[in-house]
Amino acid sequence: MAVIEVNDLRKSYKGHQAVNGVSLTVERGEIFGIAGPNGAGKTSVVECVSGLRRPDGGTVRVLGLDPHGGDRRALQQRIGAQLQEAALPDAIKVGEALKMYASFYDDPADWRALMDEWGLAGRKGDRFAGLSGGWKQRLFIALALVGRPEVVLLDELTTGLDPDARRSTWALIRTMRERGVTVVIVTHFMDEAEALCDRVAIIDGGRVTAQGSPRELIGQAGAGTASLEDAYFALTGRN
Ligand SMILES: Nc1ncnc2c1ncn2[C@@H]1O[C@H](COP(=O)(O)OP(=O)(O)OP(=O)(O)O)[C@@H](O)[C@H]1O
Repeated sequence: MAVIEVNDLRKSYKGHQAVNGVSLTVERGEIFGIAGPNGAGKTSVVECVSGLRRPDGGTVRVLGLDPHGGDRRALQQRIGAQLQEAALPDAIKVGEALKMYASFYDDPADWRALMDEWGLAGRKGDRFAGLSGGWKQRLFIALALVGRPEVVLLDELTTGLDPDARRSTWALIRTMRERGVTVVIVTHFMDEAEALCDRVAIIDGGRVTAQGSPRELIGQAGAGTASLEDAYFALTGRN
C-alpha cells in the first residue's frame, strides 16, 4: 500500500524551477531513498511532502491525506521529520529536548523510554552544543520518533559523520523499518542508498531520472555496472 504518493510535483523559487514534475510512490514499511547531486531539488520534494513547503503544482498525499489541506494538523501527528539544518538551542539538554517534542503530540511515546532505547539515557543532562555529530543525529532520530510516527523523513542525516557513526545511524534506521515505520531518506551517498534503501529515486535537475531498487538501477545501467554509484553516473550521464 502506498504511504506517500507524489504526482507531477512542481516548485519554483523566484522563477527558478527547482522541482519540475516529480512523481514517486513510497510503499508502507520500506526505506525509500531520494538521491542526487547538490541543488537537484531533493530537499524541496521532501519539504513539500512534510507540509513545510507549498508546491506550485501537482499533488502530494501522505497516508491518504493532503499535507497542505485541512488534514495538515492530523497528518503532522502521524509523521516525524528531521529536515536539513535541523537545529536545537545550544543550551537545551537531551532530556529537555525529548520532553519538549513529546509535548507537541496528542499521543506521544514515553520520552524517557525512548531515551533509554536509543542509548541516550547517559546523555540526558548533556547540552545540545556539547554533543558530537553522531550523538546529535541519534537525538534527532529519537526526536523524529517521539510522536510515534508511521512515516519518518530524514534529510542528509549522515552528512558529516565518521564511518562508525554512519554505520550506527544505518542500524538505527533499519530498526525503524523493523518496527514497521516507513522511512524516507535524502542522501548524497550512493553507498548509503545501496546499503540501506529498498528503493531509490534519483533526482537530477528537478526531475526523477531513475527509480527502482538498487539492484534494478544497477541492472538498468547496463553490463559492467558494479555498484549503485556506477549506476548513478551511467543513468545521470554525469562523470
Ligand atoms: N528558499 C529558496 N529560495 C531560493 N532558491 C531556493 C530555495 N530553496 C532551494 N532553492 C534552490 O532550489 C534548487 C533545489 O534546492 P534543493 O535544496 O531542493 O536541492 P537539493 O537537491 O536538496 O540540494 P542539496 O543536495 O545541495 O541539499 C537549488 O538551486 C536551490 O538553490
